[in-house]
Amino acid sequence: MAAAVVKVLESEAAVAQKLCEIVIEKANAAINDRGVFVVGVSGGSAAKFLCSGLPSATTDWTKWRIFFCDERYVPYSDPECTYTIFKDGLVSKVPALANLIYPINTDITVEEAAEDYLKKIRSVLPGNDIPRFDLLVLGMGPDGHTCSLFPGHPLLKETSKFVAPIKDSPKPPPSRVTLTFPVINNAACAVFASCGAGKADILQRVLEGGDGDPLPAAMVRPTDGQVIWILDSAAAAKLKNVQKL
Ligand SMILES: O=C1O[C@H](COP(=O)(O)O)[C@@H](O)[C@H](O)[C@H]1O
Repeated sequence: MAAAVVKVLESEAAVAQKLCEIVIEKANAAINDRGVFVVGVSGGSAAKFLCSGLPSATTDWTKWRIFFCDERYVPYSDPECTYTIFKDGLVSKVPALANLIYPINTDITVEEAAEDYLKKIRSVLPGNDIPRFDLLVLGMGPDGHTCSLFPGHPLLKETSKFVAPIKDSPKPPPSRVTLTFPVINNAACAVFASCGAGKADILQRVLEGGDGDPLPAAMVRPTDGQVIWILDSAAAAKLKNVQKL
């Protein structure tokens, strides 16, 4: 397991640009190697960063397969729906992606939606093994959560479900669908983008440790892959020991 790579940049705009550069680099490498790029994307600031830079990128979009690392179980018309954020911010500008982005089904129960989502992932990554994404683009909340995996929640220990429902998310909306750690830690690469002074304390705990159980974002440690953190200087302000590139 490789140590996390931490990149610190001056501004949020620079973080967004670097994130998009890394995603395109990984995409084009995967397409060259295997003819397909399977990526998981997140909501919140990660969605904003990706939609700001990806539409103008040079890549073979027909080879992309886009899933959600987590999704809020809300109608597509709800502004909290991450799928709709990507539909408006990316797919509307890159029509080739229209059928290559995989939303959760909100016409069924959240439990059924999680099972159905694994089937969608299996349609692209077949077999019975743990699905291996080329890249997961992750965010971290100010409590240290990532995907819809929250501190102290039993889902942190989930090993049998690769995609799980959650109905008691401490951050609204309460019902969501999320990848679990077996899948997250089987990815070839996980990249976080975090900005702002509001994340500085929790980043220090995630990246430099502390007392108690590890926070969810600190549990992202792919067994055969890498973790990259892209931070702005405000978010990185309290890091003392981490080597910053
Ligand atoms: O609720 C969520 O929050 C996290 C973190 O969002 P951020 O805006 O603080 O970066 C996000 O990664 C996740 O996808 C989302 O459902």
